[in-house]
Amino acid sequence: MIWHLGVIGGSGLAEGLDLDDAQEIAVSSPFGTPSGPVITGKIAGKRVTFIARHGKGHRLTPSAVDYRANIDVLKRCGVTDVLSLSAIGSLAEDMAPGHFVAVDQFIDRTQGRCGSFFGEGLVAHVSLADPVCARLSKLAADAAEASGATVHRGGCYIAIEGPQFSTRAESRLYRQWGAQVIGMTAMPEARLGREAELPYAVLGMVTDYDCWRDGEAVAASEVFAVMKANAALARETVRKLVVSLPKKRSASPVDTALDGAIVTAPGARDGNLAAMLDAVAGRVLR
Ligand SMILES: CSC[C@H]1O[C@H](OP(=O)(O)O)[C@H](O)[C@@H]1O
Ligand SMILES: Nc1ncnc2[nH]cnc12
Repeated sequence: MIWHLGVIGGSGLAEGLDLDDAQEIAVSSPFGTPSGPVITGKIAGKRVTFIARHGKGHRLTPSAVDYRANIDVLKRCGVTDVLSLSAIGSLAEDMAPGHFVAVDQFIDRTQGRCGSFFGEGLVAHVSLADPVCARLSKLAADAAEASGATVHRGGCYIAIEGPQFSTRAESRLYRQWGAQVIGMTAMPEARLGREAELPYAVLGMVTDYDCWRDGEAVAASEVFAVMKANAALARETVRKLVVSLPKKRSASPVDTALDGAIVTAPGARDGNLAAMLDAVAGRVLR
């Protein structure tokens, strides 16, 4: 198998990546409408496909993003791995604004989002014990470092529903829970990536200290200002990451995440849902 990196660009990264032969492609999903145009192109001859998470001009709130449609269209495009670039708040003194964090764990406090491709008539339970692909995360961290970023390897990300930022009491509680960074989007994206058998990693860019420090409070304008200052570094990181990929992609354990995960007996399966899952779960449903 060869590498085909999917990149989901978050706040401040809606403009996309520097791709050779970039073109917009029409891909639709039975799960809904992706956030915006799907742009595919190449870096150093290797295919990369990009979606802006909040759409062109940042139209979508974190709650309104159709995470299933985004992951499903990336899968349909033949993406093999997904890197999320996200703005994050820091809940840890040493993770300062401007730093990058290669996230490795999540606490999910989102509410009411569609967190699974599966459902009534086709039930699946995948493992999320290690929700991030260690290989992709390391490659991304190495590339960020090589681009000049200060990188923290590992960090627990708490996903909140938003769109409001947290209260001070919440921010302090999340620190007690062991969360080190905070955002509004990596869940259910990470869950869905796993169900779609796509190794997933989050490279978070710290934009603020949230509001746990005395007297400080985050503002959206601050997040965008830091992201604007870091956008070139993020693009260079993706370029270096893709350049560093070996020609051939060896197997990842996530490639077979659905093995043994579907528990609904063949005779009890919902045919319509099975048809919608042709890209996500076709490997095991065919
Ligand atoms: C614009 S401030 C809050 C916003 O920024 C982050 O977005 P993303 O993860 O897509 O970079 C955060 O999760 C919120 O959605
Ligand atoms: N403090 C914060 N809380 C939630 N999402 C964020 N994205 C960037 N900073 C954030």
